[in-house]
Amino acid sequence: MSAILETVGVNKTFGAVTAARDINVSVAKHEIVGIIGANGAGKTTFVNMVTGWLPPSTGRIRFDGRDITGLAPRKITRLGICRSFQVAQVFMTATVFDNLMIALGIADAHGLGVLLPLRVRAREERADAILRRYQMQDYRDQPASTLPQGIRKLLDIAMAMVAQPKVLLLDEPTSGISVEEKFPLMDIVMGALKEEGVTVLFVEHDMEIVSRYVSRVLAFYQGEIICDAPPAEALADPKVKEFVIGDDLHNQTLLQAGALQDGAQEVSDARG
Ligand SMILES: Nc1ncnc2c1ncn2[C@@H]1O[C@H](COP(=O)(O)OP(=O)(O)OP(=O)(O)O)[C@@H](O)[C@H]1O
Repeated sequence: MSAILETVGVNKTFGAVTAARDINVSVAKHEIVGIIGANGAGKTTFVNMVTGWLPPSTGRIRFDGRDITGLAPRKITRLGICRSFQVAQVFMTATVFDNLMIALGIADAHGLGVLLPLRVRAREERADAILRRYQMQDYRDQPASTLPQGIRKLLDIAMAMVAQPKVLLLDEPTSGISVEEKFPLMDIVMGALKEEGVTVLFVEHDMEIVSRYVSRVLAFYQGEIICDAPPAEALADPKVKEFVIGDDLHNQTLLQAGALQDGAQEVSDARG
């Protein structure tokens, strides 16, 4: 499979701090990649560099056959890399439907994807189709401020997808979501993203989510990638156990109970 996103020898320093050290990653189209690491490991720096929020100190970043190193975030978004943040970036007083209409209007104005020739009626139809794909029809006319946290996240991700990006970066899609909500939410998100055929990279601290939904794990520690492997392998890696999973008591308990290896093994088996 051809690479859609590639980083070559990427480094980032902030004064004496090295936040990214020799990052070499090649992501194929349609991969679902989990980015893990303890606090301060360099995950956000990596995401910021790929999305143009931070220029690398050295190294190159390529997207879809083009060098995007140092391009402005807006330019990178227009080329087809979108991102969604840990805290949902929605218009709180607007309804779910109107939030989508605003996002579609912005995408139209910027000439993103195939949306340019669409007029309002067509835009409304598209907004309703998005509501169905992300299973938010019941919330259509509700202001975003009144939504359950999980639905607000769904809306945020759906809005990021309006521009029909080729690559989507998500920052902890399940943070702030209850244990009961997290799997149903991720089933909807991942089902919809798979239908859209987008390549996904997401930062995640919850190893149950990682083991269930990703095809590949990038584990960061002190600015370096210490493991790049399928989830079953990555979550069993001694360095990952020591420097990533060992950092989180909840994950450690799951690991000891065998839940992570089992979950990761199931994912790995299912993917052959
Ligand atoms: N703008 C900045 N100025 C100075 N140091 C920074 C800056 N941004 C990040 N760092 C440092 O770079 C290192 C990596 O930080 P980064 O935010 O990428 O980690 P992270 O893995 O995303 O952590 P978290 O899970 O807490 O968000 C840390 O030591 C951090 O303090």
